[in-house]
Amino acid sequence: MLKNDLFLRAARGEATERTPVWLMRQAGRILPEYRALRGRLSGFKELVETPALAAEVTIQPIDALDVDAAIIFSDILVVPDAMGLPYEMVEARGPLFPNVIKSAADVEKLRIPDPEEGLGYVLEALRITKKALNGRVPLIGFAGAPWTILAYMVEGHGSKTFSKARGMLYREPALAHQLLAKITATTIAYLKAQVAAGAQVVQVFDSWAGILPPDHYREFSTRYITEITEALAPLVPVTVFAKGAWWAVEDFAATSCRTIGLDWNQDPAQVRLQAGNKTLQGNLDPCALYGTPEQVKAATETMLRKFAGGPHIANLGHGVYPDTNPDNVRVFVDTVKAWRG
Ligand SMILES: Cc1c2[nH]c(c1CCC(=O)O)Cc1[nH]c(c(CCC(=O)O)c1C)Cc1[nH]c(c(CCC(=O)O)c1C)Cc1[nH]c(c(C)c1CCC(=O)O)C2
Repeated sequence: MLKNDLFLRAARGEATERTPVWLMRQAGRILPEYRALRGRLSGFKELVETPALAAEVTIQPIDALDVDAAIIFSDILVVPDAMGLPYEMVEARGPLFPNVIKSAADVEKLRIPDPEEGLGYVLEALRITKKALNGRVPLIGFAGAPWTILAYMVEGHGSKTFSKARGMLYREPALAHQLLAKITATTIAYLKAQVAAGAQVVQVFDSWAGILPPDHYREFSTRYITEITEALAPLVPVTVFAKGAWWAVEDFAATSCRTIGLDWNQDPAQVRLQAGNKTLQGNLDPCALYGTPEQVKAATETMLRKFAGGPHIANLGHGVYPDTNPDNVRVFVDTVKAWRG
């Protein structure tokens, strides 16, 4: 039994007494208790791959920020790792893949792992977290969208342009589809296993959606996200967050996803008109949290007003930036909680 099920009800499209609130990347470097724990370990991967520690870090923002949902502490890059393409997390630089996908033979070699074997550590972290939460708030599972995962597997690291990955879509579309199909199959099995392990909502992150032209996006991303939502929607509400893909809202509205995430470039009122009865999530600019507490409160209220007229889950328009003052995050959370729109 959940003591606070506001987020889950909003994610199902049901009416709630107030707007629920959580933040993408709430479990992480904004919290001193995260940095303290992280500092004692060999690296990011040790934290991700040690279920008891991942569970501890998942619960930190519930205690520190009093948000209405927990998101399991992990990374989208555990999926390529389990498929046979390991990543490293380089301090202050970000992810790096020592090997990348270049050819049909490389795609051929990738596994579609049994989630309990290849990703058992995430599932165990979910089970521990679920138990430790003891019904305080719902638990969110997640995965990257196949396009964003392909982008890292082909590029090998973060990039402004992801030109190798985007180049593949033009040069070798059939190979890209083979890779996307394998990632999709892995992701569906993985998300289903997350639900079996305790995830009550799942979110698909398409962080690099906005760098594709809309036609390519439909061909190489929406298609696979739709497969994932069709497979998961009978089990739990599904949220799709495709950063920068303002032109994809109507396509997502036609899928069985329940919630559409907005980045800060999108206009909630306009998305409301395009999104039918979907729940909307977002979309305060993460930089709004650099203001004074009064400015944070005003910006949050302005944002809340724009989402009037349908179910809303308050969040930022992308992950919280690591140098954000947690006190301002509290102002954001408390402002949402006090709001009666
Ligand atoms: C693109 C992407 C990644 N990972 C993720 C995405 C999609 C969301 C988005 O667009 O931000 C998803 C993610 N990564 C992490 C979470 C944890 C749960 C939460 O949201 O609180 C989630 C949901 C932890 C993390 N993932 C990472 C950290 C920081 C590393 C550290 O603590 O050492 C954390 C807390 C590392 C990471 N992981 C990734 C990058 C590019 C980086 C380096 C940049 C950075 O440092 O933020 C890949």
